[in-house]
Amino acid sequence: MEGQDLPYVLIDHIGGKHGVYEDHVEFLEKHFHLITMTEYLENKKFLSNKIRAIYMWYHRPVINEELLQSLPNLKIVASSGVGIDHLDLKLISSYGVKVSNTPFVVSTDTADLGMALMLASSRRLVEGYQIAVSPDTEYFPADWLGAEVSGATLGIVGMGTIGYKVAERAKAFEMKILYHNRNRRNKEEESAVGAIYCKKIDDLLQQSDFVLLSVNLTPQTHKLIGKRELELMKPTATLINTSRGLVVDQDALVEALQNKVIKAAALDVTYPEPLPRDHPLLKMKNVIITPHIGSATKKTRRLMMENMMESIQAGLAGLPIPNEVLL
Ligand SMILES: O=CC(=O)O
Repeated sequence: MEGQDLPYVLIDHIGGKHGVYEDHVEFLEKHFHLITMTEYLENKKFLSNKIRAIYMWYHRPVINEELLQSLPNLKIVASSGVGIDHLDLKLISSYGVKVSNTPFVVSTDTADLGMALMLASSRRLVEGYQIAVSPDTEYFPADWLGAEVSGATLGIVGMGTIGYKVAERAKAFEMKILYHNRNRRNKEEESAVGAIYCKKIDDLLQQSDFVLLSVNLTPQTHKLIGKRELELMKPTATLINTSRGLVVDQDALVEALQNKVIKAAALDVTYPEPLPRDHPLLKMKNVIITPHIGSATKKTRRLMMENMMESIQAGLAGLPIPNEVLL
């Protein structure tokens, strides 16, 4: 396709904190005429009829009614990652616009991170590192005993693609695996990883040494883990969250950690992100926090970009859209 015939695709911006990665731009520009939000706003009259797709990299640009109204030829919003809680699907589809995400390419890395958080928390890696690099060269290993992962019971809340990959990894650690999900997995899938279904989340919470959250954020999962659920957990248990901060009632979590209702937490997600610097979770030795890095590897981010490109191309050609998000 000639440069001027390439479809116009709106992005937020390139580079910096939340922009489209600079090293993805060359590839994208082979297929699309990229228009940044600033360019769009400066030349709205000319561009609004031309833009046919939005490439939404990590929730940007924000899509609201005003933007949708101003883009009469918009056909598709390709959103990066798996979560879609930042999108008003009803609103977007009321404009006849389709939506896609990239669920399958992020699952391996996110499952790996879940395991990393579980191991780091149980074996106190962050505290251990701080001791190892501190000026005090006297180690007292008896003060740094952790809890074993191998052989422990892992409760996975949300057995989608990510949850299942966590189970595959946990099987190699000889863990007992419980799971809770809206729909039960079939017998073959359960026995391949040795996972036991808990119809009631309470059963899983009561029995698990590690509870790992891998659910989408929806009205049903909003603050799914609150005071009551934390109180059901063992006092020796650890909560791991790789989904969305709002799946947990964070104030209740702080209280539970302070009062030793549960032992520890390992969180890749919080609300807000990042937390204010004086937030109590940042001061607790039994809490590990990472900056929402579930899918943050070079390869996966590249695959996400390629997925998004393919979805836009399919959407504009009127073909079935890979990873279309249906209402
Ligand atoms: O948070 C990351 C994702 O939704 O993939």
